[in-house]
Parts: sequence; structure tokens; C-alpha cells
Amino acid sequence: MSTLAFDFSKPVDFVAIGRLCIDLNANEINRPMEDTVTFTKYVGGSPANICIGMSRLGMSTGFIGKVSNDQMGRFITRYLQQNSIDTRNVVTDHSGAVTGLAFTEIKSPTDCSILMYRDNAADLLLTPGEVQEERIAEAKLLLISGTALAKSPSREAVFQALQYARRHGVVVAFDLDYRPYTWSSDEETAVYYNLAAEYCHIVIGTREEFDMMERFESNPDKSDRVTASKWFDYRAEIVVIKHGKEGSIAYTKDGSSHRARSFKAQVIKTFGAGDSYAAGLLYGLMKGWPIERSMTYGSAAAAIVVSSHSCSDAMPTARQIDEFIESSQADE
Ligand SMILES: Nc1ncnc2c1ncn2[C@@H]1O[C@H](COP(=O)(O)OP(=O)(O)O)[C@@H](O)[C@H]1O
Ligand SMILES: O=C(O)C[C@@H](O)[C@H](O)C(=O)COP(=O)(O)O
Repeated sequence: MSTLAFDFSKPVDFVAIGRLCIDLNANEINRPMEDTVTFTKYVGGSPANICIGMSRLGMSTGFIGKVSNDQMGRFITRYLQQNSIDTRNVVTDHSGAVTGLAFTEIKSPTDCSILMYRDNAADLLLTPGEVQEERIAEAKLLLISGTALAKSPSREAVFQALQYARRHGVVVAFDLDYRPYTWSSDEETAVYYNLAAEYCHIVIGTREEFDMMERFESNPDKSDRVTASKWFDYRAEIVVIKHGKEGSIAYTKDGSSHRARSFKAQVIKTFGAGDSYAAGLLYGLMKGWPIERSMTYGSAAAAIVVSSHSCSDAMPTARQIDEFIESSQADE
């Protein structure tokens, strides 16, 4: 059992802070980037994808971030608005910063990579003073994401958001979202990830992401239980460790563990799995569902997204997930 203390008197379900960017997903799949000539443009960035996922699931949502003052920035803000996401705290940069671009290379359904163009990215320029306390105070759940910790001032903006969440009794989820190219040193990365995780009630990451955080500690067997137990000495109620196609395991503060398998999927590409999983999982937890059911919901959302061309645009509705789970059970 988890004892997440959502304050249901708050009017907004979910607010996310961090990266807003553009995904340019290869249209000609199953070939290297060198041979790819056309791409489809989608809104991207892990926390943006999760927020879009929550909105598709019917939650009331908002985003805190910074976009470039150009056509790309306006494309992102408009897409969020079309998805009923509150953009009052999406700030426009005026320093000439640009929107981060993620070109996706789909060599095969299992061999995918992302080529990032992120020099002078606007999302990393969000300042602590630009984070509106009211946007966090009014929300039941705040999602933070690791990439925003990579550079100042967005690093301090995230810690400011964590302070506001603490002040206003907001549950905090941390999707580790570790993107090595954004960081300059492994030590710096681990320091800030560990510091931020101390404030969080739900910590979600892959085994590799937790390995990165554990560089200062001893967990030679890469034991998921050892990884999770550390965070229960701080504020964590749930720690989720994802293992790709092998599924995921969640530990709760009372010492219990819960497993979810992945669903069979007609995989087009592997990215987007984590973001859709997070949306489905957090949705279930906010509904008060048992952890297994919430994890199954996340796994089904992920199976739907890996079978689609995009991440954000493919985020499923509750009906799509329910139908998917039903048809998967019928197939068994
Ligand atoms: N190839 C796949 N087929 C079906 N589901 C998948 C696949 N890969 C991942 N998933 C689902 O997505 C979840 C998160 O994926 P994972 O790869 O661990 O995270 P991330 O995308 O953050 O690296 C998994 O727990 C699983 O349910
Ligand atoms: O996060 C980014 O900047 C790129 C994403 O929009 C991208 O689609 C992606 O990689 C999703 O990440 P995942 O869910 O962890 O696979």
C-alpha cells in the first residue's frame, strides 16, 4: 500500500516543470539518420510528453517552462493549449535562445537513438523567479524531470518548485529522465539527482538511471530493493524501477514490492515508453488504484506509444488503454 497524501481540495490535478521541445521523428523508418530525409514534427520533451499524457487521460493539467520566441515556441504553446494544458506559466524567452530539437533515428524497432540539438535551449533558461507559486499551490501533484537540473538557472527553478510544493502540501513525482549529453560531469549529475530525489514522494527511473545516481554508494549487485530502500529514509512512498521490455517493479515504504509485465506490442520505436508509462502510472495512483493496477495502466499506455510514430501525439486516452488491456487479455 502507498500512503500518498493527495489534497483533493486542490483544483488542478497535475503540473509539470521542465523541458518543452520538438521531436523530429524520422518518416523513413528502419534506416540510419544519414539516409533519412523527412521527419514529422511533434511536441516533445519528457515532462511535456507526460503532461500531455495526463491531459489525454482527462486530468486537469498545467505546465511550467520556457519556450523560444519564434515559430517553434509558438507551435509548442499552441499544442499544449489544444490539449487543454494551462500555459499561464509557460514563459517566452527574450534572449534569442532556441527550441531544443530531438531528431529520432529508427534503425529498427529495437535500435533507436536520439540526436539532440540543444545548444542555448530556452527550456534551461527558466529562472526561479519565473516559477509561479500559485501554479504549484493549486495542484495535487507536481512532476519534476532530471534534465531540467542539468544547468542553471532551470536547476534552481526546479528547487524553487520543490520548495513551493513542500510549502503547499503538493505530492511530488520525479521521473529521472537522464540524458547524458545535457550534463558536463558524472559527479555533478549524481549530486543534483540525489539532492532532488530527497524531496520526492514518487521516484521513477530505469535501472541504468539509478545506477548513475548510485555512484557514491555501494550496490554491487544492482539490487532494486537496495536502490529503493535508500529513498524511504527521505520522503519517498513509492520507488519504481523500469526494466524496458522486461517490465517494472515498484517498492513501497511498508517494504512490499509489486511487479508489472510489459504488454506485447507491434513496436515501431522504443522511445516514448517511459513517458507514457509515467502518465498511466501517475493517473492510476491519483485515482487511488492499487499499485499493480496503476503499473499495468502505465505498461499498456507504453505499449500503445511504442507502436506509434510519435510520443506526445500518441498519448492514449483512458478508453484506448481500457480497450487495449481488454483485447490483450482476450489474446492470452
Ligand atoms: N518493447 C516494448 N514493448 C512493450 N512495452 C514496452 C517495451 N519497452 C518498454 N515497454 C514498457 O514501457 C515501460 C517503460 O519502458 P523503459 O524502456 O523501461 O523506460 P524508458 O523509456 O524510460 O527507458 C516498461 O516497463 C514496459 O512496460
Ligand atoms: O525527452 C525528449 O526531449 C525527447 C522525447 O520527446 C522523446 O520522444 C523521448 O525520448 C521520450 O523518452 P522516453 O519516454 O524516456 O523514451
